[in-house]
Amino acid sequence: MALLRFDHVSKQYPGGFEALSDISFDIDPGEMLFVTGHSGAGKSTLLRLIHLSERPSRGTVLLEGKNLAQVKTRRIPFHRRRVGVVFQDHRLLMDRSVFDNVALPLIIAGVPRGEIGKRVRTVLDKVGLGNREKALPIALSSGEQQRVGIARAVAAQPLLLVADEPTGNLDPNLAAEIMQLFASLPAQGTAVLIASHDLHIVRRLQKRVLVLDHGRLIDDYRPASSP
Ligand SMILES: Nc1ncnc2c1ncn2[C@@H]1O[C@H](COP(=O)(O)OP(=O)(O)OP(=O)(O)O)[C@@H](O)[C@H]1O
Repeated sequence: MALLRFDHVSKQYPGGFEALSDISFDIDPGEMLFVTGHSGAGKSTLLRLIHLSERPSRGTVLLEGKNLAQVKTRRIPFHRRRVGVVFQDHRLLMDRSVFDNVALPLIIAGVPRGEIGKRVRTVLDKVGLGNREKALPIALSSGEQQRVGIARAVAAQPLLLVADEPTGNLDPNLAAEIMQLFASLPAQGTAVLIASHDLHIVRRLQKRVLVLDHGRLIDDYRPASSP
């Protein structure tokens, strides 16, 4: 069964503008892929329908066969244990330590206290910040802050991680490093969908690419080496 399915999904924003038109595709468990397209093509909108910041106007989005329309607004924090989100601007709490930033969603999600410390330290080690858990985000570089954002999303052990332009503010070397971090997640069972308009990065990773153009899915490209 597909992990995620878009079935003839359209999204109109208030005012009537159609940001996505009749989109259908599947994502397999543990798959890594990109969604690309010009500014305004609908990339962020597509991700918002997955992490439930927006709802479709027509069609259905299914996670493990279950229609996301059935997820009530008050259950969205629980949905985000299964679907993690990484934003370009990190959205870290600047007055809380690195440890607290990663731990907070786990506390909200009701993960037992005893497990939280272990999980936070494991993911911070994974993103190379095991020695910075007491630091405030302000003391970290932009790339390090982005890694905290990724650690925070990964700590909940999501089935799917969606990332919106996660390397947009980073220099090319750091961007490549962050992409390698994403590329390591499928081996641990997390599928990854990254919105990016940076074709250089997208091509280099040789993964499946969904191409949006004015809200339409115009290509679903799979390189020969991609699973
Ligand atoms: N809340 C909103 N209300 C009305 N229109 C919106 C809203 N959010 C996005 N749009 C419009 O929907 C279209 C798609 O926007 P979206 O942010 O999904 O594109 P994008 O491909 O992510 O663009 P970018 O690369 O510039 O971030 C745009 O024309 C945008 O102006």
